[in-house]
Order: sequence, then C-alpha cells, then structure tokens
Amino acid sequence: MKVLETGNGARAMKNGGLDPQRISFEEIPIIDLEPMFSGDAAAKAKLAEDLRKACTEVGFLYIKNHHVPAEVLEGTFAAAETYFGQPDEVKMANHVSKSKNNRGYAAMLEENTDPTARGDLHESFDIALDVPADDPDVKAGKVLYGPNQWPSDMPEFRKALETYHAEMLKLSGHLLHAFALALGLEETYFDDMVGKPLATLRVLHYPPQFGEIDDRQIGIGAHSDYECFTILAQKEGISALQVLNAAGEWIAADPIPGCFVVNVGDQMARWTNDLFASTVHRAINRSGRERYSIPFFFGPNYDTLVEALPSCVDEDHPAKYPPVTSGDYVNGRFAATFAHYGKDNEAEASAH
Ligand SMILES: O=C(O)CCC(=O)C(=O)O
Ligand SMILES: [Fe+2]
Repeated sequence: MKVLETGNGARAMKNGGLDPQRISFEEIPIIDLEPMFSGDAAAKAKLAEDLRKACTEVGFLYIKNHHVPAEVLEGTFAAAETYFGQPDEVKMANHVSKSKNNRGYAAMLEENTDPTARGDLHESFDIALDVPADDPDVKAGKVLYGPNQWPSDMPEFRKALETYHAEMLKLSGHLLHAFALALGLEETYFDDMVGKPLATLRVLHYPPQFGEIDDRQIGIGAHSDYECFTILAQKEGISALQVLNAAGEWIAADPIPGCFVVNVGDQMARWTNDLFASTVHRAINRSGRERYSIPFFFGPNYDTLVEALPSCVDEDHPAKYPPVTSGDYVNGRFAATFAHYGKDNEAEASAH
C-alpha cells in the first residue's frame, strides 16, 4: 500500500496508486460527515478513506450528519414550489437573459444539458454569490461574478434561497476539508482558493412525464457537472435521478431522508487527474408528481488555476489536462449548454 507523506503525517493510499478502479456500483455509498464537525484526527482519517474510495470508485455519494437544519431545506422547497406555481409571464419578468451573470429564471426546454438532445423538461431559477455590480471583478467582465436577480414582490423566496445559499457555503467548507484529507493533503489545502467561490444555487422544477418517453427529451439530459462538487437536495419520496456506473448501467440515486447527494464535478476530476470520477447523471421524472430539486455547485475562485495536484501526478501518470482557470472552464461549459436560446428553441418547444 502506498503511503503519502503530508504536512499532517503519513497517509496510506488505498487502491495502490493513481489508477482509479471504477466499479459497477449498484448502490451509492453513504458517508457520515460528523467527524468534520466534532471528530478527532482518527475519525477524520477514517472518513477521508471512505470518501476517497467513494470518489475513486463511484464519484457519487450521500452525506448524512451534514448539519443543515431541516427547516432550511423545507423552507426552500416550499419557496420553490410557490415560485414555480406562478404564471409563466410573471416568471419571465426575471428571465436569465435579463442578467449579465446567468442569474434568474429559465423556462422549460430552454436548457439543453446534453447537446445531442432536444431541451430539458425542467424550469429553473439560479442565484450565486451576490457580488455588487461595481466590484472590480464584475467590472473586469468575469461574468460568473455579479448581482443576483430577484422577483420584486417575493421577499420570502429571496430569504429562503439566501439562507440556503449561506448554509451551502458553510457545508462546502467542511466538505472541501474532507476532500483535501481524502487526497492526502492538509485539511486546509484548498482554503485560500475559495474566498470568493463560484457557488451557484438552483431550484429546479420537473413536471412528470407520462407514457412513452423520447430519450432526447427528459428532465435533465445526461451530463457531468462542471465545478468542484455538487450538493443536491431532492424532495423526499420521488425517484428521478440516475447515475451511470462503470458498466454503463443507470443506477437510481433516490432521495434518502436526512441525506444530500454529493457528486464530484469536472474541476475536481481535473485537479485529481481523473483519480476522482466526475460521473455522468440524468433525471427523468416518471413519478406522476411534480418534482423539485436543489443543486448547489461549488467551485474555487474565478482566477484559481485548476491543474493536476502534485500528489496525483507521477512519471506513469502525466497530467492529462492543460491548466485552466476555474472561471474560464465553467464559462466555456455554460456557453455550450445555453447555446440555443432564441429561435431554434421556440421552434422546438412549439413542435411538442
Ligand atoms: O435534479 C436533479 O436531481 C439533478 C440536477 C442536476 O444534475 C444538475 O442540475 O446538474
Ligand atoms: Fe448535474
């Protein structure tokens, strides 16, 4: 077993080295995050080992004991339901095209997460870190930074989402520490890269799909997430999310009470030179009921260079990807997903 010397002492690396062993998982592991809040070094090391295994073999996991209050989750789901229940013209008043920073509402079929598909059957509302318009980074045209856009007459909606966003930032700090330990690094290794993080919160509404389904038009098409990691809340009792395993089978990632789904994003895969798997997933809502979910995408500061970590590169495993800043990477991916606003999209939508 390979042992890695770190500033926190020696760490054994399971799976002997850098080659990830993806498995044909049929279940997604559950990781107990409690040690990051109250554990000693031994408990954290055990958690780090479990997390490393989950990220290497699967790329998806559930976390329990995350310390996000249940009422914050319930409040956000309730706020989302009220928001999406409004007439389309009301929601369109805060359409994402009215923001320079990808904030606000996007309607059914406007997004096309899988570029080979015909639009996603969901509507969404996005916020991110609220950075004022006169901030130097915003003025410099770093479009992922900027102010949020809000409906003028829904203060509860704003409050719920802002509260949830703040909780996610806290939780992301703990998770990032766990990821650092899982990579054999000092717990605080990433801390100075996340002072002004790319941190997008979306609320999503998926109407149910009935009967025969065209696999090019589902709730959200097959994709991997762009950022470092995603923390996803799903309303209990509705199955829709699916994760692709190493054998190419779709595995259900159903909601588990008290747990978030966490998945590795593309930035983390690049950081780890593909040791950690950024796993493809999709959602199809055939539950017969309206589905709501709340993903939160966490990545480092816009200017952080995402390049293979020294501990993930050696002679036999040269860096696979050129270094890229966090912002340029996410921006490039966004451009592809939102490419088809406008005429094409209207034609598609009215054809169905
Ligand atoms: O709604 C879900 O369960 C998944 C959403 C998702 O994958 C995304 O927004 O990137
Ligand atoms: Fe996703």
